[in-house]
Amino acid sequence: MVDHIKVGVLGSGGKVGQAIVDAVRAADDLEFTVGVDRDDPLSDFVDSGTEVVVDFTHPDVVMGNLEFLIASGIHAVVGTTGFDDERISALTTRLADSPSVGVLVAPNFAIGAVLSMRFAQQAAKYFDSVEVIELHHPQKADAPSGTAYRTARLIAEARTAAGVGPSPDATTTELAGARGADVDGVHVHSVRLAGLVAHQEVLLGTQGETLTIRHDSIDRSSFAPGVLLGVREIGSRPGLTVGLDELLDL
Ligand SMILES: NC(=O)C1=CN([C@@H]2O[C@H](COP(=O)(O)OP(=O)(O)OC[C@H]3O[C@@H](n4cnc5c(N)ncnc54)[C@H](OP(=O)(O)O)[C@@H]3O)[C@@H](O)[C@H]2O)C=CC1
Ligand SMILES: O=C(O)C1=N[C@H](C(=O)O)C[C@H](O)C1
Repeated sequence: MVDHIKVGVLGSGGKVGQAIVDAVRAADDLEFTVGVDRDDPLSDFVDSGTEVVVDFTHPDVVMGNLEFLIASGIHAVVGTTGFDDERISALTTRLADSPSVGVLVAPNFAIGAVLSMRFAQQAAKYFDSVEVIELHHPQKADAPSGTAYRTARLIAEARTAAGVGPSPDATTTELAGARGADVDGVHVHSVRLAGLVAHQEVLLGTQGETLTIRHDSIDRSSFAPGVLLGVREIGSRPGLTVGLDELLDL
């Protein structure tokens, strides 16, 4: 008999949380235990014997959630954004005290988004200019998106490693915000538009040519296969894993 992994969802009533609950319920090898939202106690996960919790909540609460889960010996697969260097470092330190627990943090669980980040990283050193445009639904809490933030950092790292200088830009006067946010020297522009889900373009340009790497999540079910892969893997990956690419054969 196959042992089902017992899976709970934090933020189960949210836009992505609902899609993840549906996906867990539909998977033959997983058992959905409990959904926890803002007013529910985190102890529901302990009481239900949950082994892995998927978190799609809010950047303001995710670190507190993780503290509870790690202290309770529950693995976590985290889609919630807001993981800067400080948070990654704090999480690494915290997990050192609970060596049997695994946490996966990924800014984007859609396979196309993961590939587009990798392609942008590969292309970055061959072009004079690169900018990132992310486009999302207007309910999104954070800007820039976690995906755009990581994409820009990967691009910046690749260009630095290759000895490529900053993108040329002769702008001397500008309205505040007109050139977007500066993430390690890469300009990132955030669009919020009714009707959108989650989209990103990396624009690269050099002499006589441009390359656009675009990804579109047109439905939140796009995040489910990556999340379920994380759920199946995280029990055998103690410590912190950052990025779904770590679990893929890219
Ligand atoms: N990594 C990835 O692939 C993806 C990441 N995301 C990220 O996931 C996060 C959630 O996105 P989305 O689903 O669109 O957002 P929603 O606002 O639709 O959902 C968040 C849910 O979390 C709930 N919540 C808020 N605070 C708590 C808390 N303290 N405890 C438990 N539940 C809480 C909210 O409740 P209430 O409504 O009452 O506030 C809501 O139901 C964002 O950070 C987003 O950027 C999104 C898509 C893909
Ligand atoms: O809030 C969203 O919707 C999304 N958030 C993640 C991000 O900030 O990158 C992933 C995806 O873009 C959808």
